[in-house]
Amino acid sequence: MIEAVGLTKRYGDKTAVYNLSFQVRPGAVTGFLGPNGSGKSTTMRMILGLDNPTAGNVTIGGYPYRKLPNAPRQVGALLDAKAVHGGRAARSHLLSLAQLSGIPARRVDEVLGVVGLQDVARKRSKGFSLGMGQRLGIAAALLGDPQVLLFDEPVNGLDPEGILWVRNLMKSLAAEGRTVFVSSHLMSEMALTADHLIVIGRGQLLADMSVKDFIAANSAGFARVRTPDTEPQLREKLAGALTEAGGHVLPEQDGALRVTGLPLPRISDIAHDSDVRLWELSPHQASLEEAYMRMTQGAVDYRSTTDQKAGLMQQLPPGAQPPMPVPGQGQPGWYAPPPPEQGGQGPYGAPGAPAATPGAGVPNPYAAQAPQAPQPPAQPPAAPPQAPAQPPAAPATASAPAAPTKPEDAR
Ligand SMILES: Nc1ncnc2c1ncn2[C@@H]1O[C@H](COP(=O)(O)OP(=O)(O)OP(=O)(O)O)[C@@H](O)[C@H]1O
Repeated sequence: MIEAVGLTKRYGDKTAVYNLSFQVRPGAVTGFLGPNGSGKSTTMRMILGLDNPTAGNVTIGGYPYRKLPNAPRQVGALLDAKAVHGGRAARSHLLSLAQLSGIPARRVDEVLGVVGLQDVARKRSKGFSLGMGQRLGIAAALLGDPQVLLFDEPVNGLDPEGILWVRNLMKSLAAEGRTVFVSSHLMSEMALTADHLIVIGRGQLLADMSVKDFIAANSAGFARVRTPDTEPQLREKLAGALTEAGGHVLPEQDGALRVTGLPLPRISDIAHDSDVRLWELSPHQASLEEAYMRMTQGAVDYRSTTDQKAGLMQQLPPGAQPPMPVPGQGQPGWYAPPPPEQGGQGPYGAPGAPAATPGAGVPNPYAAQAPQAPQPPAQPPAAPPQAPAQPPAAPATASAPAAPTKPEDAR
């Protein structure tokens, strides 16, 4: 088991990780999610003893990594697949790691087979594709047949077949009773791979719960309502009536309305009473990806501006409605459920408060810096404003770590 208690890391005046406490248990894949720069890699480096916490501590099986007896046999890690001597053949690279840790040479051939690199084992890794490099990094992590495995973005650069392979590998390692901790930006992939989730934003815990509970707590149902395209005034009339009845109404990009807080029969009755014909009234479930986006939107460090494509905009056909900016995001086409205080609790209502987490009570030192989405104007602007949260020049990738991050260095 991995256990972090009050883990904090500061680089100068930059707080990368703040007061993070969680446990990663054996027998399950635990997904470690967060936007770019949220502190995932920093946390993994502290788990592996490659960075010292400013405060708090983290242990594996009760020991800090550096005090772990025979660490390379107990913990395997993929942190940076590119951190390999490119002039060395894949097999030589693994052999040198094996020799350093007293692992027999036959294990090298075993792991080359597991990751599917046996045919290129004698080729230099500098000729490897991104996906092959990831496989080599995963082979290095598996070398000591460890009980605890950490993977930082293992599907990076993999094709769909490779992604499926990693997914199945993680699951089978967990099914063997191992502790598997996998970081990713991709909620959709984690929803398929992980049993449990730890979600961080700006270095702090946002959620620590099973994927099932995360879905139940954060994935809201909603109704899609569509009025005749030919009569745009009916859409506005219905939106007003639904809002008056306590519903929360958001525009969909195709001109439909997304309604939360009112059950379908009630929406139908309100439309009937308002003398508005409907072309569509259907139940929907917001995706987990949307729920994750909503949960982390205040904790995103790097946000792109909307590409206005001003010269490329086509004229709307007569009668068609332009997409309206969505409250809370200011960008058309973004469909996260509304914030809890705005949504209702009915069958199509938004969920309650974001699920309670062990770190939920900790004040967010970054809260004041979180970007505030612009409120939509009464009339939709031709090009909704979207201020960047950070200067666009800011890199989306982590700074080079002070400590080595090669898989072999983790051992
Ligand atoms: N050695 C360092 N010196 C200074 N700042 C650092 C260092 N390492 C990380 N940081 C900063 O700490 C924050 C967290 O970075 P980290 O790489 O842990 O995030 P991440 O969640 O892994 O991001 P990504 O998903 O983009 O890899 C970032 O703002 C990053 O710039």
